Amino acid sequence: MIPVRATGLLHTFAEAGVLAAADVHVALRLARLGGEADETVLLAAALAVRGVRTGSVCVELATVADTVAPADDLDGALDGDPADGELDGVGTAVEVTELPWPADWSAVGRSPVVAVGVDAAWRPLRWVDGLLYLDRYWQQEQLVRHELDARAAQPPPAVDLAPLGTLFAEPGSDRQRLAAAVAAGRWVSVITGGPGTGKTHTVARLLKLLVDQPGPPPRIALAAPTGKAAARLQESVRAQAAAIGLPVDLTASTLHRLLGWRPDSRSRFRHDAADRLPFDVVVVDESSMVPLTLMARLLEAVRPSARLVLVGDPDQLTPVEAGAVLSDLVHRPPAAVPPVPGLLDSNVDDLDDDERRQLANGVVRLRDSHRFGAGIGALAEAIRTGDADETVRLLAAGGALGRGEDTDELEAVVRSSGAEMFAAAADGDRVTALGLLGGHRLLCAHRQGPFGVAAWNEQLSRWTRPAGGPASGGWYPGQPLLITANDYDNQLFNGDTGVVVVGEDGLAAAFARGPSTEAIPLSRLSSVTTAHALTVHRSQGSQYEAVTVLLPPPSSPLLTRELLYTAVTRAVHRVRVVGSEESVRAAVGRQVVRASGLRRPVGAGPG
Ligand SMILES: Nc1ncnc2c1ncn2[C@@H]1O[C@H](COP(=O)(O)OP(=O)(O)OP(=O)(O)O)[C@@H](O)[C@H]1O
Repeated sequence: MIPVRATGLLHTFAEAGVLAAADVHVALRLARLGGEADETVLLAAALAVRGVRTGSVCVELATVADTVAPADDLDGALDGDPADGELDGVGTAVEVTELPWPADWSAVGRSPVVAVGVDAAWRPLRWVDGLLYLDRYWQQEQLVRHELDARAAQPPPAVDLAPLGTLFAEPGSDRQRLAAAVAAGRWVSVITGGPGTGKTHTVARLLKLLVDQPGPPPRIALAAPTGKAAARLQESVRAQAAAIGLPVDLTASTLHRLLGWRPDSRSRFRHDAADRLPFDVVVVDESSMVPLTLMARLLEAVRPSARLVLVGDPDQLTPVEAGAVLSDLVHRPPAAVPPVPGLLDSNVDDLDDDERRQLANGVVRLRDSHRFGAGIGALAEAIRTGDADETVRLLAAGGALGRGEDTDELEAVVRSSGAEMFAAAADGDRVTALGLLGGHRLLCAHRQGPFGVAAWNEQLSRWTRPAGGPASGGWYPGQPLLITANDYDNQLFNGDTGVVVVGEDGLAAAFARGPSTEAIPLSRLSSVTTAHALTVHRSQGSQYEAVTVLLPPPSSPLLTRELLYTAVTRAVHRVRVVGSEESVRAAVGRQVVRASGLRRPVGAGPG
């Protein structure tokens, strides 16, 4: 849909599918309010709006022509309103590089709607070092930068690291020990690593170290961006607690709940710079899912004298909202502040140059997976490092990995796990049925279309639905469920999964509640869908025994390295890719590009 009032460059770029209606509307409104009519400036403004819509906090005007792809729009739409047809508004007739891109953007620097450089007074847009921001995102990025730099400049917290030797005594724990030492010895630290590399193991021992220091025990907050991830963090920390003598009553909450969700605002919270969080240690898991706005709110709410430990895997898919802060923090230029003295003596001699630089910013990457087999670990590493040949070779080698273009194996797996699930659900055995949810999952890049979740959920339902059709209202025993919006009445959260079971009064939805289960009448659920298949975005933070990844054709812009990495690392024992070798190569070769100023030295000059 091309906005009616768009003319000139805006019209051309909207027609080509680069700009959506919303981008054009915001640019036109800014221009009207600021008295701007220059077409180049209008296009730049619309591209900045587009940037935010597709996950970037800013747009680099000099390179935008090479990095923009019309169908990028699909990415932002992944888990949005299902009414967003995936190809809505996307024209493909015109090659993006053939569009009339301005060769000279200097009009932007003279515009009354653009503040140029770091110190210029407020205007709706800001141009710094060639990056054009909507001012709100510039302010948030500056806040994150200032909060991080101010904390790095404070004298480090005093801590006795000696107990780390006992806490990390197992051979091969050197990096974990280093990560705990860095997190204990700095106000802000980042512990990264793929699934099963011991991030939670390290956090639990870090907490034990801090709890045992002289003085009153620290007040600890554990949080994650989603309810599901918070529940998993709490479960894993508690599972470790008894063995190392940590208090077993530690609870984890969502970041929104930690910060104090306010019904009157989506982006403001009860706790902020004026009313900081009352904690001495704040651990945030699955930080790769935290967008810039939420990270800014978190940093201003955490007391400067509290340790903030960000935990996550920066190689996973970036948040749907703007800003991939975890990945930016890992790639930030090293701080002038040296790492805490003595930390490098801890026998970690295999850090490469990049890792040593990152250490100066409090970043430690854990490498060895303690969870899944060597096959999946090697595959994840090949994808992460962009080695397409090795990825293809590993997928062809058999064993725990496989690739093919037919869906015969998928059908066999789904039919047999569906039968097991049906038997448990028909028996009203909630525990077994919920346990089986962790068995096999189909993961798709798209929501709609022939490679999308919607169509494949239908197909998998046909394979698993008991003969004779659905028992009642479309529901059937063993049907896996996904909650798609927070439901405070039922204490269910976006992303929670459950299963339809036979209950005392007919069919009900069973959900895990910590170690126990609860059955909720299906009529009480409003935002719920079938979950045989999930988008890879949705699967973040979950693990399954076996995963089938359905890849779209190589031309799909959703096919990225981050997508494939996230998908295969959801599996513990077995990964099967359904798709062509070309699709695998296209995915490994294409990285998500998210523009951000956090990866550069602080804005020194104007556009
Ligand atoms: N040094 C170690 N020695 C022995 N077992 C370990 C070690 N580190 C981790 N583990 C075990 O490996 C498993 C995975 O660890 P953990 O859950 O901490 O990983 P993670 O990185 O937090 O995973 P995820 O990203 O999936 O949350 C756990 O069972 C943990 O007890």
